[in-house]
Amino acid sequence: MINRLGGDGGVHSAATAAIADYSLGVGERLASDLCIKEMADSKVYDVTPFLDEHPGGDEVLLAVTGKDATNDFEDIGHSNSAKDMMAKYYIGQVDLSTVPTKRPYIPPQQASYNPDKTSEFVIRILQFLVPIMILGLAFAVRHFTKAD
Ligand code: HEM
Repeated sequence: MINRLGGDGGVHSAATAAIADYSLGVGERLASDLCIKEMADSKVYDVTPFLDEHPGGDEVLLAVTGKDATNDFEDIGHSNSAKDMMAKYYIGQVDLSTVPTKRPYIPPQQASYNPDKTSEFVIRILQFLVPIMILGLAFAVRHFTKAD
């Protein structure tokens, strides 16, 4: 049965609810109601009855449940007969208004560059001086505690 958004009937509204859920990225919780959506043309396919028959196995289909599988499908180079078969599992379209828009890329915050090298210089001096001071202290202790 084909259910399109804007159609009528109870089945339509049930399918629409499921589609809306998938588009919000919570498809995983509806494991028994598998759908593949193609964002390019916003089509949703319920491949539940096709899982056992799929020549590529059920795992690949399960891996893209509730996600945009357009690229995965195209990457395989499915034959025209495979593309014709899809019509059998077409159940509707994605309500694009429910799909979250892509978030703008915000580069990670980097520590600001500090042109003041003073603290770095002090650390280097200390790294050099502290061992010498310890050595000197050891010699001093040895010198003053030496039995005559
Ligand atoms: C309703 C959707 C789909 C239908 C009707 C379908 C149908 C088919 C058919 C008929 C084949 C046999 C080869 C051919 O004729 O091209 C096939 C193979 C395959 N399909 Fe799908 N497929 C669907 C979705 C997907 C998706 C979404 C993926 C990946 C995530 C996928 C991955 C594969 C793989 C890996 C093979 C095996 C290719 C090989 O062994 O060369 N299929 N599919």
